[in-house]
Amino acid sequence: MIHSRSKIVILTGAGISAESGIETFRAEDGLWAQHRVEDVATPEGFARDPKLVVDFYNSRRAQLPDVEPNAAHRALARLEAEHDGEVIVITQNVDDLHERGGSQTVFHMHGALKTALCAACGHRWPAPIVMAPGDPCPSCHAPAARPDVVWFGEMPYDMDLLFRHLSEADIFIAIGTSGNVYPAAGFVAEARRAGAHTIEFNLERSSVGNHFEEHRTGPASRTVTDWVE
Ligand SMILES: CC(C)NC(=O)[C@H](Cc1c[nH]c2ccccc12)NC(=O)[C@H](CCCC/N=C(/NCCC(=O)O)S[C@H]1O[C@H](COP(=O)(O)OP(=O)(O)OC[C@H]2O[C@@H](n3cnc4c(N)ncnc43)[C@H](O)[C@@H]2O)[C@@H](O)[C@H]1O)NC(=O)OCc1ccccc1
Repeated sequence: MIHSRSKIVILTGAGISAESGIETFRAEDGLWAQHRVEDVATPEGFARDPKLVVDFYNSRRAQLPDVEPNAAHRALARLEAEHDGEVIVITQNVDDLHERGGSQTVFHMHGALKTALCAACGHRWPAPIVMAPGDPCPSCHAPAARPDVVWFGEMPYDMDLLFRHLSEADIFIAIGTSGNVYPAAGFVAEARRAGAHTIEFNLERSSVGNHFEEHRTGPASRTVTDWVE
């Protein structure tokens, strides 16, 4: 299936970071069990209570120094280093574990905790550990700092580029994602349309599991490492 110059496009979700100690969203004690999505991950929630939202992301950003990339992150970095063809990681995760695991080509389609975004001019800068609502933008000085994450109802980042990569994929794999959030959940169908071979890595079948030709069931740290070896 994998010939030396295959283009491999990889979509990851919260499940790839679970074994590093970062909660997933839909687990019993997951993030969405502790917080109402509407309150912390929508533009309306931010307008209603910016402090609640900024503190939600401050707490997740403060956790990053206490967690490490796991074997699945490192295996993807090895694949990118050793494979002759293109290896593209598209992540829904806002953590920095792919980069710390050694991956070079990573698209954060839902944003990143480590950067701040100016809602007025679009400027980005390294996020302070503790961001406060109304922090001034270092470029336009407007009091318009916000977390650099894509909230529900907002357009994910780099969509045109991502659809191009999907249309060129020879192999499409999804790791640790439940397939409930769009447009990411629709990527497997896009890749299949382009003729890619599709593999799902998860503890269980996702909501779009029937779109995948192959399933590798188990913890990503083992299944991804075995697949890359
Ligand atoms: C809930 C859902 C119904 N709603 C949506 O999808 C909405 C609306 C919508 C759009 N199109 C639709 C079509 C149909 C229905 C609804 C929609 N989508 C949007 O609003 C998106 C924006 C969505 C982004 C929201 N922001 C996030 N994150 C950033 C913030 C933050 O992080 O706080 S979403 C956030 O939740 C999602 C969580 O999902 P997962 O990562 O999969 O995590 P989950 O916990 O669910 O699952 C973990 C999985 O791992 C597995 N696992 C666990 N441990 C392991 C392990 N150890 N090993 C392996 N696997 C493991 C588990 O079994 C499980 O399967 C991720 O995307 C994550 O980024 N914007 C948009 O559509 O704009 C317009 C548009 C339209 C077309 C084209 C372009 C634009």
